[in-house]
Amino acid sequence: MHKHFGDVLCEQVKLKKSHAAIGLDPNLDKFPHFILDKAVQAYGKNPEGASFAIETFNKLVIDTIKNNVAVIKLQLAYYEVYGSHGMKAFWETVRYGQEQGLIVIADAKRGDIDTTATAYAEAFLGGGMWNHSNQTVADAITINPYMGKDSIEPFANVAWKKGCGVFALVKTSNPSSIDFQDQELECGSSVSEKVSVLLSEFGQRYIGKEGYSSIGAVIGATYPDKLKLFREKMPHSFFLVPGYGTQGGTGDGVVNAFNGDGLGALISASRSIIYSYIHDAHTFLSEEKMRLAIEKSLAQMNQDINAALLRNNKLVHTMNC
Ligand SMILES: O=C(O)c1cc(=O)[nH]c(=O)n1[C@@H]1O[C@H](COP(=O)(O)O)[C@@H](O)[C@H]1O
Repeated sequence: MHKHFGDVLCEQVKLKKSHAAIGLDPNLDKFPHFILDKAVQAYGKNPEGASFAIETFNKLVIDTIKNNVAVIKLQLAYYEVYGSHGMKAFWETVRYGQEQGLIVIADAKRGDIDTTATAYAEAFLGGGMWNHSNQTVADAITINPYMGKDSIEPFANVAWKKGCGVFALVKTSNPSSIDFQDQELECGSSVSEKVSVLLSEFGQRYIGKEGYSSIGAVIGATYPDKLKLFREKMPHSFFLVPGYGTQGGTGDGVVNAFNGDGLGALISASRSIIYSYIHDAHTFLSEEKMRLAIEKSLAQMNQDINAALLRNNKLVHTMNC
């Protein structure tokens, strides 16, 4: 049977009792020395060494978090910076994450039109025409919809065919998102509201049995009032909510991103989880200490979000804090 991204997401979130999406944004400057030393010894200080270090780091993080989270998000820039070696680490991480039962979002923020958009969608979700059917592809992609409807449709089509998802930027977490996204149009609504209406209408075609569309929206955790506004405007859209932790987002602040059913939002954090060991002197950090720090910060994040949902009568009934 054709899998539906929104349904799979709901199922996995309930299973893992976690609304978190952990960002694997590998930055060698922050890696522990026990990983860097091994990489330099084996390959030298070059893109191949970087790729090895990233794969080793990511697999360790995945092994540490896999039982307590449903989703990981890989930001492409951190992999692309090491060229083909970086992309090897990217795809190896996607493969390993899925093998460990995780849903993988390729945070590519792609945006283009027509056949070019289709090619981008195929690159991350489809595998292209001449690829093997067992080629690794991501489960979802982030896109930039600000080129209009024809920049969304090709991604939606490929995603739908493959049972994958799309998260389109609506109101981003960064301070400068006010510059364009909050601008008021003549009709009285903001640019981002206009985008949300388009996405919402578009997403109607792809709603699953849990009531969520495979076309979701990115709304930053740093704007709790906007989360409330867009939740009302987009009841069937799953939100990807980045900006929790390092950027200032909190459990109480993201409650508005959820529907009354206690679902509908994935709260995303990268640095505050995967580099949570940095408070310790990480030069002498052991693998065990690294795992413990990551485990603890994820447990705190899950607890913070679930407790906030419970206070607001929005905790999915199958979940306990
Ligand atoms: O699409 C995203 O994931 C995204 C959208 C947005 O509005 N803000 C935002 O920070 N992100 C991404 O979310 C992650 C945030 O990382 P931390 O601030 O370390 O949790 C990075 O990968 C960003 O590229």
